[in-house]
Amino acid sequence: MRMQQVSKQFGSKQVLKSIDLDLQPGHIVGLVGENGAGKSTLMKAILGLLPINSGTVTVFDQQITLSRHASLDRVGALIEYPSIYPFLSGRKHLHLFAADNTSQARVDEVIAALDMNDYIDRQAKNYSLGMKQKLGIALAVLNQPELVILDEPMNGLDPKATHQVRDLIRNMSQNGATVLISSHILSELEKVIDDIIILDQGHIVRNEPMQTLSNESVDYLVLTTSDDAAAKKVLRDSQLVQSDDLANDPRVIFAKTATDTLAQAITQLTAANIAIYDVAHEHNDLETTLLNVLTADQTEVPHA
Ligand SMILES: Nc1ncnc2c1ncn2[C@@H]1O[C@H](COP(=O)(O)OP(=O)(O)OP(=O)(O)O)[C@@H](O)[C@H]1O
Repeated sequence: MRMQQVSKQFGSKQVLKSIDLDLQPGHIVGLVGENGAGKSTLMKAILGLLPINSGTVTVFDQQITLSRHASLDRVGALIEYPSIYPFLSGRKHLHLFAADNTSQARVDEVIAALDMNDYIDRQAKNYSLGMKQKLGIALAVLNQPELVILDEPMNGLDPKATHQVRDLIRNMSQNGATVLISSHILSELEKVIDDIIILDQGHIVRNEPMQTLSNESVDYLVLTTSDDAAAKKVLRDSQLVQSDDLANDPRVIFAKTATDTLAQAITQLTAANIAIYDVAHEHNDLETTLLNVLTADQTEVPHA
């Protein structure tokens, strides 16, 4: 999938601004950004579900327009809420959406993968939010698409279902599918994605391997001592640690800037007759790292 210089405006509001994007085949790519950043709009643009103002979207070497989208046969998607026929069972939905070459075994496999056997023959109008969501995901992956686009697939799912969806996504990717997935549940997203795209104010501000962003997270050491106030003073005076770290947290906490930071801190504290009862390692989660990226972007010179 390739987007070139894609812009989208709703009235006077510019939602996507000259977006260039290539998805690497077989990769699981996370799309994140604040509410209203344009994630759903970007996904809809890929699927030809809305007219774009300029630029091109190409899926499997075919340009997508509102009227020309044959290559979307190779794409599976769940955008916003799944469309459900209330009086049909989940199984009927799957049969209705199954492509000619999708076997009964594949239908059963998807039902089992998402643990839907208990209710798959009940009318969908009686499904809970999470059951409907799982049916929507099942429909998106049923025909083994080569590109899967999932907008907030973890919405309303319990931890077991979230785990099953993660496994399903990994499985699709291992079989060669490219997956684009948006989510606000960053702790879940980071467990499954290879690459991350951060959208802010209509621009892609990051598009990189997840590992690159993870490497930006800072490791912290948190000490429990016999006298935390005295420990803070010793560490501040030693200039071994940034005094900012110590000032901003009631605990004895500091960034691990070098492999021997901890050893030196222990030596200093021991020399000052302060006992160390515990050392804990903490690190910024994806949420904090993402907030830092967005804050940095929003305080820079405004984008054109
Ligand atoms: N059909 C529409 N008509 C007018 N404005 C729209 C339409 N669809 C989206 N927008 C606006 O475009 C912007 C981006 O919306 P979009 O749904 O793409 O954001 P999002 O990143 O998916 O947000 P969220 O995380 O809240 O789902 C918002 O300001 C929204 O109000």
